[in-house]
Amino acid sequence: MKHRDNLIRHVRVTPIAFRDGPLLNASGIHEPWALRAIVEIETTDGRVGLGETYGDEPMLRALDVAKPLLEGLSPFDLNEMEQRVRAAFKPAATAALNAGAVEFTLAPGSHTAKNAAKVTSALEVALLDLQGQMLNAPIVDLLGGAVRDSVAYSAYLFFKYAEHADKPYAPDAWGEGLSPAQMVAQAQRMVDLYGFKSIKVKGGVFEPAHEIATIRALREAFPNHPLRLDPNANWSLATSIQAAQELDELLEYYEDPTPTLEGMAELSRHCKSPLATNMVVTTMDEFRRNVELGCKTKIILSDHHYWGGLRATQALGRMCEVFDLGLSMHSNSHLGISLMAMTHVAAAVPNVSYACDTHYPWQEEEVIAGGRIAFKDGAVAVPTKPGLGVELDREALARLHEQYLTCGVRNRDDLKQMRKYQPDFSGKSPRF
Ligand SMILES: O=C([O-])[C@@H](O)[C@@H](O)[C@H](O)[C@@H](O)C(=O)[O-]
Ligand SMILES: [Mg+2]
Repeated sequence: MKHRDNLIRHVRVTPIAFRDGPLLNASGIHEPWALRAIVEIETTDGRVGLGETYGDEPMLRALDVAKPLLEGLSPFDLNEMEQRVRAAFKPAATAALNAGAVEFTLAPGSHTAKNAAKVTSALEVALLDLQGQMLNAPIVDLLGGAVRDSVAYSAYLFFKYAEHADKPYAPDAWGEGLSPAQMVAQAQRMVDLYGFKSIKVKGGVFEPAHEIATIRALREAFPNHPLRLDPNANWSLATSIQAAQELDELLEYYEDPTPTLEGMAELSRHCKSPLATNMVVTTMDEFRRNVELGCKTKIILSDHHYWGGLRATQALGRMCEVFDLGLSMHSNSHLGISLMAMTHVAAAVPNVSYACDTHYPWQEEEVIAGGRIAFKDGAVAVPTKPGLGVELDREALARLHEQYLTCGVRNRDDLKQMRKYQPDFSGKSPRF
C-alpha cells in the first residue's frame, strides 16, 4: 500500500477539563478547571493521530467547522489542509458563519485572525503524528531532524493561594505562594523536582515593588539561574521604565511588562534587559510591525498552538534568525500531548535560544498512557518513538471528559474567578 492510499476517515474532538491550581495572573486567577480539546484523526487503516489545543467554546466550534475540511485528504496533505482551513476561516467566511447562527460566533475581536492558525495547528500536529506512525519516524525527523537531544524548560512560578475559593477538591501540594520567601520555596521545590535551570515569574499580580523584591530574593537563592518576569502588560509604560532601573541587573529578559508594540519599543530606549513577548508579536503581521519599529522587542515567544503549527513555528524561527531576534517558547495550561509537540518542534528549531515555558508541573492529571512525561535536569528528552511518541489513556480521556461535562466551565474567565475572592477586583489593565 502506498502511503497516500491511507486516507482520513474520521475526526474526533473531545473537550476535557483537568484540575488547575489557584494561580494568580494579571487578569485574575485560574479557575479550578482548565479546558483543553483532544483531537483524534483516524485513518482508513485504523491509525489515530493526536493533537491537543484550547478547549474553550469558540475553539470547539472552530474545530467543528474544520472537521469536514479533511474529507478525502491523506495525512500527508498538510498544505491542502492549510489552504482549506484558511479559506474557511478568512474574515469574510468567518463573518458568514457567524451570521448563519449566533452560537457559531468564533473567537472574538482580534483573535479572529488567529482562528485559521489555531485550527491549522491542532490538525497539523495530529496529521504529523499519523505521518510519523506510518513512516516509523518521530515527528522531529519529519521536521528535519533534532538539533539537540533534549529541550530545556524553565521553572514557571506563579503567585498563588493555597486553595481555590470554591474548594472543589483537596488543595494542591504547592501551598500558598504570596511572599518572596514563599516564592523562593516554590522555586526550590520546582528545581528539586524537575531540575530546571531557568526561572520565570508570572507577574502583574501585586505592586511592582513586591514583584521586584521577589525577583531579588530569587536572585539571592539561585545566583546561577537566569530569571524572567512576565507582568502580562499590567504595568504602565512609566511603571515599566521605573522598574527597569532595578530589574536590569536581575533579568535574563523582561517579558511583556507593558502593552502595545509601540509601548515596548519606547520602553526599550530606557532599559538594558532585552524585551520578550508573547503578547505583542503573535502573528506575522505583528512581526512585520515589530521590524518596522526597529525590532525593539527582541525575543519572540513562539507557541505552535496559535502560530499555525510546528512547521509555521519553524518558519518563525527562520524569520527570527533573519532579523537577529531571540526565540523562546510560550505556554498555557496544557497536558502531555502538547508538551510532546512543543518538544519535537523545539528540538527542530536551531535558534530556540532560551529554556521554554511550560505549565506542565502545575498539572496533576494526564490524558496520555504511561504516566507523566519526565524532566531530567530541567529538560525533556527528544522523543524517538514514531510520531508524537504518546498514546491516549482512554480511561483518563473519559474521566477528564466527564469532568468537562460536570465542571460548568465553558470559557476561561480568570477575572470572574478572581471576583470570588475580591468582589471589587477591577480587572483594569494596566493596573499598576
Ligand atoms: O497561565 C497563565 O496565567 C498565564 O498568564 C498565561 O495565560 C499566559 O498566556 C502566558 O503564560 C504568558 O506567558 O503570558
Ligand atoms: Mg508571557
